[in-house]
Amino acid sequence: MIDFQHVTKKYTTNDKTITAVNDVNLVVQRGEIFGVIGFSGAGKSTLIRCVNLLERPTEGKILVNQKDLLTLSQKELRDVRRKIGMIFQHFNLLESKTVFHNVGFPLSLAGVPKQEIKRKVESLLEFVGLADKANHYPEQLSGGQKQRVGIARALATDPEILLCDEATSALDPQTTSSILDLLRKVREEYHITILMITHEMQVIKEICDKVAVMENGKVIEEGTIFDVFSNPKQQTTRNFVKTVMNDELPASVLEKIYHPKDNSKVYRLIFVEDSTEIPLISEVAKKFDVHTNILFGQIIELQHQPFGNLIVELQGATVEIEAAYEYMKQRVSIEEVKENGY
Ligand SMILES: Nc1ncnc2c1ncn2[C@@H]1O[C@H](COP(=O)(O)OP(=O)(O)OP(=O)(O)O)[C@@H](O)[C@H]1O
Repeated sequence: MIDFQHVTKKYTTNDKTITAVNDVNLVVQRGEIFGVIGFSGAGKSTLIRCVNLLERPTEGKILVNQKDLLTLSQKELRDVRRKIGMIFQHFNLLESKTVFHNVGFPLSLAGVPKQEIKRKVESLLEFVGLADKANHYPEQLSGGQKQRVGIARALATDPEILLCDEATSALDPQTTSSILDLLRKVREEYHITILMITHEMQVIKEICDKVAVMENGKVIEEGTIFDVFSNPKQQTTRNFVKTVMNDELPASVLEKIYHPKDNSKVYRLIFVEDSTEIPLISEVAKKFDVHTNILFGQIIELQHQPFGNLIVELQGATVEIEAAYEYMKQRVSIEEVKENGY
């Protein structure tokens, strides 16, 4: 649906050249919610703005529905752009126009008849839950309501792609959640492909199917949410994952690891998908002559699949601990926790 091929974007100002996006290759499939995360300055905004050619890549290609945007005529580009909606961090509403006219604006520009605009705007306002606010002005709305207007406006031209540029960054967590629910509904009911950029891993975790992590203009890691969260490879990715999954061990647990009892070992068990349903610890306690002591654990849900880890202390004779370890290794990912807690 969206295919970035070796996309590079450089800016030159005062004889200095900045490479904002550096040789990015990404494929966003039809119907996906794809997130791009990175710190400020990583190049996310530049990348997303390339999709509707608000920025023209310096090198590389962007294909939308197999069409190479850089080779299109003005008219063809206008047609493609009509199929790409966009929402923004600061909503970008017209303050002097009512909610109704903000949503209808792209349709008026396209010369759509008034009756048709009325029908369409009313149904979109119904969809985003603002049917009673049609005659309000943006200044009379909360941030979340303004973003709902932004979403309704973006949907007015029946886009196939929705670009979200930090769409929830100005909102509190609860409002963010309700906007993400709405975006999920947009995908389900309108079958729209969503590409979003954000610096919040919580947003990625809640809504995306896939994520790409950007740093210094490059994509340093990408994959499904499950793969990236359960096995982040780059330090920056690990830092982002930590913001939603705190895997640092509490001091009381570290104390046990620093000062282990005789005949005891501490293990980290990583549960993924179906393995979370295995009653592993009670099985181990029954099958082997060991005492099991759960020191720490957390399980979260990623894309409707449980994922978590458990820090367990096994006490007993070395031979029993080793046998229990081998048994667990067949069923979950397991590693001994060393003195530094990792
Ligand atoms: N129009 C421009 N002219 C010159 N440099 C630019 C321009 N737009 C962006 N840059 C530079 O390109 C780099 C990437 O910026 P970009 O806004 O794409 O990053 P970002 O990840 O979206 O960050 P933020 O979340 O802060 O917007 C930065 O160093 C920025 O200063």
